[in-house]
Amino acid sequence: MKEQIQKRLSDSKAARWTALIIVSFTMMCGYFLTDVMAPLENLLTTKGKVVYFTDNTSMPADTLVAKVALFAESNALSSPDLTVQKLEEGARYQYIETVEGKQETVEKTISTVSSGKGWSSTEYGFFSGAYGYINVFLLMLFFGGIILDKMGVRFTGVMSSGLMFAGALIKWYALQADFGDAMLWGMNLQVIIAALGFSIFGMGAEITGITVSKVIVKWFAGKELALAMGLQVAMARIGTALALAVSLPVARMMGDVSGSVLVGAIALCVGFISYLVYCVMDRKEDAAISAARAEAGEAPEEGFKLSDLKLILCNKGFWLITLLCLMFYAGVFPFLKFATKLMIYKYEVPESFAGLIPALLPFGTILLTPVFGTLYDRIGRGATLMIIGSVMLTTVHVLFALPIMNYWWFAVIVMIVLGIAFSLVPSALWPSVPKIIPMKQLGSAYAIVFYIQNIGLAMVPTLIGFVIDRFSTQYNAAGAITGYDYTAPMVIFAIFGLCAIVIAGILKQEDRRKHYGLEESNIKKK
Ligand SMILES: NCCCC[C@H](NC(=O)[C@@H](N)CCCCN)C(=O)O
Repeated sequence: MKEQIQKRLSDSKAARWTALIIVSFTMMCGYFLTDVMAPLENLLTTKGKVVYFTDNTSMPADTLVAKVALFAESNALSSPDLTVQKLEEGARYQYIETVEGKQETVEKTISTVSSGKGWSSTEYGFFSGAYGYINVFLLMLFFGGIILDKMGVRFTGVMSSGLMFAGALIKWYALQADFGDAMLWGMNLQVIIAALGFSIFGMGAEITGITVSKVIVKWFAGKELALAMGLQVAMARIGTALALAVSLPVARMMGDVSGSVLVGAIALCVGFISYLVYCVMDRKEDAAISAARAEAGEAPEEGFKLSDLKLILCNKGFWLITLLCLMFYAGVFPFLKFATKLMIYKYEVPESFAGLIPALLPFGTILLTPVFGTLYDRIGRGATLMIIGSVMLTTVHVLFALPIMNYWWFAVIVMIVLGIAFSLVPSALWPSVPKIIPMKQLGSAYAIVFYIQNIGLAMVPTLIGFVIDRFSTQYNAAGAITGYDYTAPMVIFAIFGLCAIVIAGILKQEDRRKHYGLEESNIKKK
């Protein structure tokens, strides 16, 4: 009987993996909403309606109307079926297109029509960066870490997953409402309100992120820690991959970009409920821990003190991991926000398929992150894995920057390499933090890492959106946009990769001097 009381729930394999799946599901819903707008960049930055044809090409409705009118005029057409200006599913249109220097009459059938929002690239960049604004400028992520260490994973997780849901609803409201030409701070009011919702969501998502990390360490320390973290990240990537793959079809089906956000908000509601289920398990685990401690005559674990922050902040290894995280992630997540449009304009992929190529990145990591996590658990070499991943990231961005090999298959190969890098670094980086920082300071430590990382997640999309508007957008004589040259933004991403290589190298040296154990395996032999 005594033994039964002492047994922690986490000692049961089934219980700890169940806990992992539940909290990872909540996080996965958060990742879905985070990236749900990325494939919609082209739609968001087009004014008025956009028509999608059955051959998977698309065009702003105004352009189509003008082309069809010109065609009808020059051919004196009277067939109503081909000239009537009705933009709806099944309608057929004819117009003249120049193909390889020759003028050809094309006939197209509309499959769906969606509303563009007419945002500029700067507005889109501002909105995408909003994920990190409250975290960074109001220091909420920093306070979130302290709340986590003081109040525990149940209170913090319920609060943060509730915030994700609330933020998603605000974002959805902003996107489906019509604000006319109302402006605020030089930007469309819709952009500002959607960004506010995304900021509140981002605060919730990041605090949920550190909470889930602490939950995993609580249940898996000394066991399959890196594998568990890898699986959590893999499930999160399913959220990202789904967002990239289904967001545009959903927006097309529902006729507006807000449709995809609504789907994300519903998922988050389910994620919130699933975290409540985890809370029941967590309560039992805590009861078992307290009973075991009381029985062993141990005093309850000392709570987190503010002075503990000093210990974290004075640790050089901790800072190296944090800076590596900043640089590496600045080269990946913000890149994903612009990757779909890069595929359309640099690699000439039809818009309907363009989101699928960046979606390969998270899909690849779903399998690879747990594989590399297991590798780290068993053979170690964490710092080396981080160096290799950073080198791959840099190479990929250099290849995207160069004006060569503008073929879709090349983009696919490069994206797969990025997927490997994006599995290597996270599967080694996150399980390395508990090797440097003790458990009771872990919430705050993860919060600081996330905080610094969020500076990149907030500022880099804003910077890239500005750079695209300023240096990459190409116009014709009439001032209409004709294309984009992605060299400048991709060079910026490559610089982040270069910084990551240098920092990972220094971290490996520091590990050798301080014996953090980054190159050692995680599983303790009994
Ligand atoms: N145990 C920690 C896992 C962190 C996974 C990591 N997530 C983040 O870094 C988040 N702070 C940012 C997520 C941004 C958008 N989805 C990851 O690799 O996803």
